[in-house]
Amino acid sequence: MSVKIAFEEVTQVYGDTGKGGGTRALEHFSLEIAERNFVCLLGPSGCGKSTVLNLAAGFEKPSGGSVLIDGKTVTGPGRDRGMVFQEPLLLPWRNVIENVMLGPCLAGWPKVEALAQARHYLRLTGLERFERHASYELSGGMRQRVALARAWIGEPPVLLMDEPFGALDAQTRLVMQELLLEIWEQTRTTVLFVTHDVDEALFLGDRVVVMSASPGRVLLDLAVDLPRPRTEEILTSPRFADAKRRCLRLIGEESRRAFGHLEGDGI
Ligand SMILES: Nc1ncnc2c1ncn2[C@@H]1O[C@H](COP(=O)(O)OP(=O)(O)OP(=O)(O)O)[C@@H](O)[C@H]1O
Repeated sequence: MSVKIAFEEVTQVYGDTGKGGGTRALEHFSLEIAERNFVCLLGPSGCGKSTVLNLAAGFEKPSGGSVLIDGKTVTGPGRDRGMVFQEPLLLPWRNVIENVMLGPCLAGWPKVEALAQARHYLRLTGLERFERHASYELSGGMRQRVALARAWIGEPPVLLMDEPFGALDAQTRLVMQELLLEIWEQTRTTVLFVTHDVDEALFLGDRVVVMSASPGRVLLDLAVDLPRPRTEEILTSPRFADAKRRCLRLIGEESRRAFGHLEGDGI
């Protein structure tokens, strides 16, 4: 399978870089993601997970190294990459279907086509009965389902997800994970998914990549050897427990290292 997203020796430094200053968010960060793969990114807080996504989205340019999509350097945002954030960021003055149709309408799609495609994704996300509802009439999980439909409507070959279920309660979260996998099985979009939650990463991913404490680089790249379609029972399987233990141990060590580093700095 061809490489869809590649990070080659990426360094990202924020702030005043003179005299070695600034914040080194990423250093020697290298990662290749094959087309149609679902890769989850885990790591201690502040290790640079969102920075990785922002670079792939083209919101930022790397200080060093390269970020490539289909072998071409990313120079800015593009319709080939959809993004889902922790907050659904819906426009409150537009109803559900108008929010989902926003991208296609801005891109000049014929209205009938945009409407048909929006209805298709509202059906897949179980929101067909709510298309005329205002966003304040929806629960957090429903709002995030609208955000998923909005990201998917243009059928971008790459989906970048930054803790999209982080604000949801555990039960809603599991339902959303199952829904995401169900749609992904049909679309086979290449997904890069950031999360703090090891269970979530292992439940969703073909691979789980664990990052080091800041400056972030790849510490572990684990192929998730669990059958698909994934069901709730997988969460209690011995293979799942083994992989979870490995990831947790590494993240724990890195988090303690990051904390020790801060203490050393007198913080
Ligand atoms: N625009 C920015 N300007 C300055 N510093 C930044 C900027 N964006 C990120 N950083 C810094 O870069 C480092 C990595 O941040 P990033 O948000 O990518 O980490 P993260 O792993 O996503 O964090 P968390 O898990 O807590 O959301 C942090 O030290 C952060 O303060």
